[in-house]
Amino acid sequence: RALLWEAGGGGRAAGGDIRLGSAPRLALEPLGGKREALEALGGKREALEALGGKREALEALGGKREALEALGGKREARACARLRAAVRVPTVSREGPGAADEVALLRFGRLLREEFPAVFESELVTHDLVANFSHLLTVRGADGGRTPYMLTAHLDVVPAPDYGWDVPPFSGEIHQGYIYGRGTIDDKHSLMAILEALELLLQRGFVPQRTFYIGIGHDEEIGGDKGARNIAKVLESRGVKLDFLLDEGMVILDGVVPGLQIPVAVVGVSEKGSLMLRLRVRTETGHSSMPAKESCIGILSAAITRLESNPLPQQFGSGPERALFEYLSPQFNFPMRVVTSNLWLFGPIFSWVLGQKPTTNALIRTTTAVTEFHAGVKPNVVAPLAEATVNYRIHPAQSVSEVLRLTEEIIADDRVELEVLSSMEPLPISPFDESATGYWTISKSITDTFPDIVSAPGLCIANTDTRHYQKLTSALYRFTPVWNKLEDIPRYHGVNERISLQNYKQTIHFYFNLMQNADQEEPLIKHFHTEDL
Ligand SMILES: CCCCCCCC/C=C\CCCCCCCC(=O)NCC(=O)O
Ligand SMILES: [Zn+2]
Ligand SMILES: [Zn+2]
Repeated sequence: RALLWEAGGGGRAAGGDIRLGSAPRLALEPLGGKREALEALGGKREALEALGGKREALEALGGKREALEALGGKREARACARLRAAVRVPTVSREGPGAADEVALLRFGRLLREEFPAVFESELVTHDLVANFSHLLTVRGADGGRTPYMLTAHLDVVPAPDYGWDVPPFSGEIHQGYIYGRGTIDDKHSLMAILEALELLLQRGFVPQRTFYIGIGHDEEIGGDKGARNIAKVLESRGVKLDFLLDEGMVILDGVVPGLQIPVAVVGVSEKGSLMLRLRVRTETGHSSMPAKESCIGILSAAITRLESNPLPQQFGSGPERALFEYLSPQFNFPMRVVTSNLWLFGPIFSWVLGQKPTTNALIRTTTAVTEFHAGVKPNVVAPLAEATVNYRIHPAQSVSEVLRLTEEIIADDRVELEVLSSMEPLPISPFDESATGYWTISKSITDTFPDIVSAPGLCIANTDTRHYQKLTSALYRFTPVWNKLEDIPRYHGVNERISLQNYKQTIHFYFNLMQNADQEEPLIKHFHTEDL
């Protein structure tokens, strides 16, 4: 597996035969082009010209391992440099009209075209610019009779104030083996890794059997209404149906699930709904020397306190979280194994345990997050208006209308106006049974990349662009192979977002494996492993 990265590889044709070139040109191609090969060889043009093929070249370099390491280091460095360059373009999405940084979005599009020439110049690939800043790539497969699949990612990021970061958030600096910066785990890592994998495969002469699409949205962090929604419309207008779609979402969890002894890759087979609610209280304004008994600030604060101290009821067992724990049951330590294999009995106590930590609590109930509060105009003026935003993430067992009703009941104060800013029902559960080819293709690609972990279907607790693609397929999955320990979870939308160099390599390997596994008629058949290269 590591040799994929380190070797630069031998060419591999679609049929799977390894072609180690016997002519200088063929030796250069697997190394990613003449310039790269010459650089890696230390500029020894004559030496290279004198060599008749890869084997001789490697021998001349003093042994296979050293040669491979030298060449691999180069490729690795370039991929990391490309991710760092992507981070340095501040493609920040902000709420409100005209809030997109169009210069950054255009710059990012140029960066993609420059950094992935094999992708953008390939005869197999068609590039559509959608809604000015989003991208749809169609990679034409040799077998037009097979149902295509799709990989999606987004190029925008949430804002990142400098405060609290160890390095500036848009610097892409490497620090202690990690690339730091906004987007390194949400979601430029997956976008860039998908293109790295495709670039590598195309350089090796790979021709996919089935067509696949790569959709890159530019406004996922504010709902995807321009990017993903229009990418989906383009595909719908072309009559496309997908076998499955894979987007960002859940991740690898290491030490996050209490009692689970090995890391688990959770593939989101459903996604929570969302409700953004504006709470508003208006009161009479005036001189602060003669205040009324209650202020709009006090009234709204009391309402918020009631919401926070009355979490919505737990729903453990009525969503896909139950399947997750049943799948994982054999991997739990002794007491937890008994608990998770007898959820009919221990369900209530287990759900209480899950409810104690924010990460696991998010699995079992509709969560309530008060994210914004604005009030007041001047220290000596009674505030006329107080406003807050509450963001609910809705468990699949509940609906938007039920959450609204419960909110009104909990607040129980007519002076607090409620305005729905946006809402989305929870998404249906995608198939993960034995015949779910998409799910098993993803699962196999996880195992191929990470042999020592388990994968399991679960609930995606955040939202993704997948909602826009529902007309194209009912097999929507949410996963990127970011390795998270408990202390890493706050990095999402938080400070010091980062990915290790090793984990970024693995992310590329994952998509490299996936693009090949997706071609297998029977996804459980072993494909060409990267260590064979
Ligand atoms: C047994 C399983 C325990 C589950 C613990 C959940 C831990 C979740 C860890 C990471 C979640 C990462 C989410 C990344 C996707 C982010 C997508 C996003 O930001 N979308 C926008 C939005 O939701 O607002
Ligand atoms: Zn994201
Ligand atoms: Zn995000």
